[in-house]
This record gives sequence, C-alpha cells and structure tokens, in this order.
Amino acid sequence: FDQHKPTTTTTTFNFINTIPIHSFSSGSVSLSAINNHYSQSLLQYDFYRDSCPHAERIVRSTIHRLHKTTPSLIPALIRLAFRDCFIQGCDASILLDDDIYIDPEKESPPNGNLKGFDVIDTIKSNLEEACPGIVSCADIVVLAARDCVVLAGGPFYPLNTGRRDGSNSFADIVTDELPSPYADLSQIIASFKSRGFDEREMVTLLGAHNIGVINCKFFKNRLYNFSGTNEPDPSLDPEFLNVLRSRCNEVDALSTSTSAYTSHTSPSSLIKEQEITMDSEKSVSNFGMLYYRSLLQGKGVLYADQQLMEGEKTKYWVHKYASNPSLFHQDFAMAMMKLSDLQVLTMPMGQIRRTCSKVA
Ligand code: HEM
Ligand SMILES: [Ca+2]
Repeated sequence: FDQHKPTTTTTTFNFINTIPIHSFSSGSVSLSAINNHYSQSLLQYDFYRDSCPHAERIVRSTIHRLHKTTPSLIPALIRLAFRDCFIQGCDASILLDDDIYIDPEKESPPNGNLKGFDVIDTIKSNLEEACPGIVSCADIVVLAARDCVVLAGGPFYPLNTGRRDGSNSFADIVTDELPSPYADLSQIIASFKSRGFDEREMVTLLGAHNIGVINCKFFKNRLYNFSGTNEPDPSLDPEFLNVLRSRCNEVDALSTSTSAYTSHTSPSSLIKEQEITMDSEKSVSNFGMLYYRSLLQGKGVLYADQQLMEGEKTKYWVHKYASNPSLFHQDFAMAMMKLSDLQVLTMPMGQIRRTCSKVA
C-alpha cells in the first residue's frame, strides 16, 4: 500500500531555475539557455541513448502516422501534457485508471473531456515492443506534446528525459487547483504562480488555446445570462457573441450550470457535441497569433481567456505576442520546456509502468 502514497516530498522542483528568456535571438532557442535551464535537473539530454536509442523517434513516428487520420489528437495531447504536469508534476498521474488505491484525475469533472489516452497507449505499446520496461509514460506525455506543437505550426524545443512514473493520481487536487474556465485573472495568476510561472509565461502558455476545440458548456454561461444579469458577458464582442450563440442554442445555455466545471450528470452534457474549433487559419506563422488577436478584439472564447485583457502586465503580453510571432514562438518553447520539467520524479524515485493506465 505504501507505494501508492503520494511521493511529492521527494520530487525535484526545478522551476525555481528561471530562464533568461529575454536574451534569445529571433527564431531559435540557444543551447546555453537549455543547459542553464536543466543545470539543477536530474533529467538528462537523450536519457535513452543507450537503453532505447530510438525512443524519441518512435514517439514522433507514431504521432505522425496517427495524426493523418486523427488530426484532433494534436491539441488533445498538448492539453494532456498541461493537465499532467500541472497536477503534482509530469509524473503521468493523469493516465491512471480507477483502482482500489487510485482516485483517478482523468475522472474528475474538470478533466471530463480529456482525450488522447489511446494515442499514449499506442505509443507505449510500440515502445514496449522495441525496449520493454524502459521508457516512462511521463516522458511519453511530454515528448508527444512536443511533437504535436511542431505539427500545429509551433516551435520545436529540446527536452531532457528520464522522468519516472508516479504511483498515484490526485483527483482532489485537480478539483481544487486546476484553473476553471470561469476563473478571473487573479485566480489564474495565483494558480500559475504556485507552479512557478510568472504572468508573461502564463500568457504564453495560454496561447495553446489557438488550436483545438472548446465545448459550448465551458462558455455558454457568457452568452445569455452572465452572472445572473440576464445579459451576455459585457466583455464579449457583440458580433462574436452572435457567432457563439449560433453554435450553442439558448435552451441548453439556460439550463447549463454556471458553477465551475459542471459534473457529468448536469444538463450541460446534452450539448456535448457542440463545440467551437479554434484552428481555422492554421499555419506556421499563425500558431498563437489568432488567439492573441482575438483577445484584442474581445473575442476570447472562455471567460478565463478574455481575462488576460484585464491586467496591465497580461494585456501588455497579449499585445506583444499579437504583433510579434517570433517572440511568441521563442517564449512558447521555453514555457513548454519549463512546464515539461515541473516536479519530475527521477531515479531512484518512481517507476516505469508497463501499461500507462496502471501502476507497475
Ligand atoms: C487558465 C488556464 C486554462 C483553462 C481554464 C483551460 C480550459 C480549457 C477548456 C475549458 C478547454 C475546452 C475543453 C473541451 O471542450 O474539451 C480547453 C482546451 C484546450 N486547452 Fe486549455 N485551459 C487552460 C490552460 C491551458 C494550457 C496552459 C494549455 C497548454 C499549454 C492548454 C491547452 C489546451 C488545448 C490545446 C485545448 C484544446 C483541446 C482539444 O481540442 O482537444 N490549456 N482548455
Ligand atoms: Ca501529474
């Protein structure tokens, strides 16, 4: 039973090690910055070089193969990495299934819509075939997200490896600490700050909302009766309001709970097929751009997104990124590296799961 207890006290916190993101030349991430970033980390560059030399290639080729038939896996896996790393670090806690000792994060209401678990399982079984018992699910999650960022037109960033898998999942922490789509700016800032991200990095990471889909249930509260006013959210652009309304019909909006992340049994489940697609103009230079430009026009889909325009610093970075794609790409690469490195478990802690949804 002991091995199923949370192991947070023994993990490595290296987000204290801030990266000098201002010092990069346009379009690339310098190697010295990477070395600085990882200097206190027990992860290693190309950790699997001897034990499973093709590990990263296997991750990449599986993603490349699957995304041709299922392009939606790209945003899904980026989101999955955020959801894993934000809750007790990048330890694959998000992947564990319900079990006698496990209270699975994937089944907590805020994670109800998470996708991509099957893709992680396919990558894992390919890796188990090539090198059994070697590559952690925690590494697979962040490596897969990295490859997806590139496929989405975002920057490539190097990642050290050697993360090990945790033996617990933390559904309660998801409910208490994951920022809600209805959160206001101070709540979002506090949540990111507690994980070592400043406001600039927070604005950067939210640029991932440029791609993927957002289910109507997460923003319907803004369309008709915002905070019990019988009016829409005043921060929404009127034209955009009509676009959103036409996608999500009024009856369901009125019956949708406005509390943070409604449960599976709420009336909002009636509208689960309705969603907004965010990547209509996807291209290399557009990765992130549309998101920030939308916020400038009052066209953020989630209340939490539009909140970035309410703070002096966050608004400043929204403006910056909306007009400077290469700055955004550099910052996004660095922020994703930092996210992928949160609270990692390294030897002798943790384990290597054979099946990502079950503790070893
Ligand atoms: C304040 C913080 C955040 C909130 C409140 C939030 C909330 C949400 C919500 C409600 C959705 C829609 C899910 C659905 O309809 O299935 C979503 C989608 C998404 N989120 Fe976030 N998110 C946050 C931060 C992030 C971060 C930091 C990342 C990545 C670095 C991220 C990546 C994504 C992606 C890629 C999608 C699209 C998923 C898909 O299409 O499958 N989010 N987010
Ligand atoms: Ca985790």
